[in-house]
Amino acid sequence: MIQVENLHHRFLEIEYLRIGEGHTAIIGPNGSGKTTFLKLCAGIELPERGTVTISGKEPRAVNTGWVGEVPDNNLVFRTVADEVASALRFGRVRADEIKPAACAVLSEMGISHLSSRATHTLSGGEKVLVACAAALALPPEILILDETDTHLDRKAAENLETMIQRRPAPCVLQCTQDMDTASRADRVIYFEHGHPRYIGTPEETFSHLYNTEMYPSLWRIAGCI
Ligand SMILES: Nc1ncnc2c1ncn2[C@@H]1O[C@H](COP(=O)(O)OP(=O)(O)OP(=O)(O)O)[C@@H](O)[C@H]1O
Repeated sequence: MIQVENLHHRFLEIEYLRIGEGHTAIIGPNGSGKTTFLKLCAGIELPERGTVTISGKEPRAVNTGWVGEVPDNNLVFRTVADEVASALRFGRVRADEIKPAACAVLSEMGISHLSSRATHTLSGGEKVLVACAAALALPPEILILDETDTHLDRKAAENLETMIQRRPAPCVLQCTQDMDTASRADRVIYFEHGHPRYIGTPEETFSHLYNTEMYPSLWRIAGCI
């Protein structure tokens, strides 16, 4: 469970916010504070005032899987196999268990064929999938995905969604500009001007956005049939 209290950071202001377990979609216009909020939950940035806790702990004390929105910034090692194996090594997994565990997570993400590739030769979407595999190598307490679906084709995006539905972490925060994806989350938080303006089930949150371009297109089509 994520709890935010009296938070101020740059232009983000959150008096109180509680996010339970499951899949939470974070939506909102450009510049509304979504990425800043995710970085505070990951401990990548620290609040100027107030607190963020995850299951009662500071974000930096939590095993977090982070996949940011710029594919090139997510990968640091030479090959795909190294990238995933390194995540396991940092987690102090036994040496003889690293290779099988890396193979298993690459297979689960449907990217075993990329294992020996140099990371700098991958496409943007492939980099995202490898970053997801590295983020999931050690089961995280919280998985944070910042507009990762932007770079994926439909099949890869579906693989990612299937992976999320398998509950890879107790808490998944996914910032997305795809409202149909958001409509399938357990809850949706709509950010506006640095505030979480609407929070609720997809039905609750999107009921406030019916007359906007944020309303899921599949729901609009279903409503016309
Ligand atoms: N390092 C920084 N220094 C100053 N302002 C920043 C910095 N990073 C972000 N901002 C500003 O903070 C605001 C929120 O940015 P943020 O990246 O959180 O928005 P966002 O909702 O994720 O936007 P987008 O959908 O465009 O990715 C924006 O106005 C942005 O310009």
